Amino acid sequence: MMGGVLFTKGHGTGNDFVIIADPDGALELTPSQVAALCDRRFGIGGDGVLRVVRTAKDPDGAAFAADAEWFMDYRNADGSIAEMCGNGVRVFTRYLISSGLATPGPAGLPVATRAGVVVAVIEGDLIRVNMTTPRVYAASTATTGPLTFPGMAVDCGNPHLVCALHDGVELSSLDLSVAPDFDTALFSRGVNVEFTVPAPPLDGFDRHVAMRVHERGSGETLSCGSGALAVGAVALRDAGLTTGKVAVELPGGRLEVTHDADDRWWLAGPAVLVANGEILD
Ligand SMILES: N[C@@H](CCC[C@H](N)C(=O)O)C(=O)O
Repeated sequence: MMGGVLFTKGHGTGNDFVIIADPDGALELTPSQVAALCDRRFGIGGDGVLRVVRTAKDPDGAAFAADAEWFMDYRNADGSIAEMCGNGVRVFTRYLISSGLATPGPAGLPVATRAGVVVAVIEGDLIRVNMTTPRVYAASTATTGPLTFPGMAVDCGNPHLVCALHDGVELSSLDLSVAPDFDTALFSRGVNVEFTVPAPPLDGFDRHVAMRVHERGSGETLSCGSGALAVGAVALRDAGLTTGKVAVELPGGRLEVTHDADDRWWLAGPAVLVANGEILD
């Protein structure tokens, strides 16, 4: 089926991906192939697949060909397509550079996604990405088990619902093995749901927040970059800050969200490649 195809495994704060280079867009990657690759017992295992394809060689990437050479074709673990993956962009960038497919320019490396072109800047172990602007646009709720939490809908290119826990409910007490219920009229394409609690003040940051996430198409993951961006946007908005820096603690590590004076939104965190291999069948 995919025998002979080479892959790389990588992660960003524990949000892990199977990376497949398909520079000329020759692979027909079906949802069931993606689900098989991401299966943690019968496959390689991952929260998603990053297909590395030239913008000009992919129907969804072609519109961005003038601004970026490479298109991140991101798929969730269940085979569904998503518009954006913040951790994925960093891992994708790390892969492009380490495989010699791209070299960042002085302003960074542009990467096309279904949500638009973002620019990644390499800073040693960290990669900082100038993301598309998050839009906080509606109040809603999420229900997990017996508990319902109010939240804010945030569009980061992909859909998010950021819910603050209340009444002393602890993050660790949530059962996110089951997808939270949400307003399917508001989120007709599904939603990634972030649950947050404040964390102790941290030097160098305007806000410090801990979160867990249930991702559309992948279930609970150790980290979600676009989710952290959504959480950062809500934290700054709730604090009445038009610029600022938010540290977001996730089960897989820390991500940093910055809204700068030039109205750019940055997501920064590690991106690690862990293995190369070959698919056998
Ligand atoms: N983990 C990602 C988000 C991946 C896509 C998401 N599950 C969706 O369907 O929108 C991230 O780091 O942003």
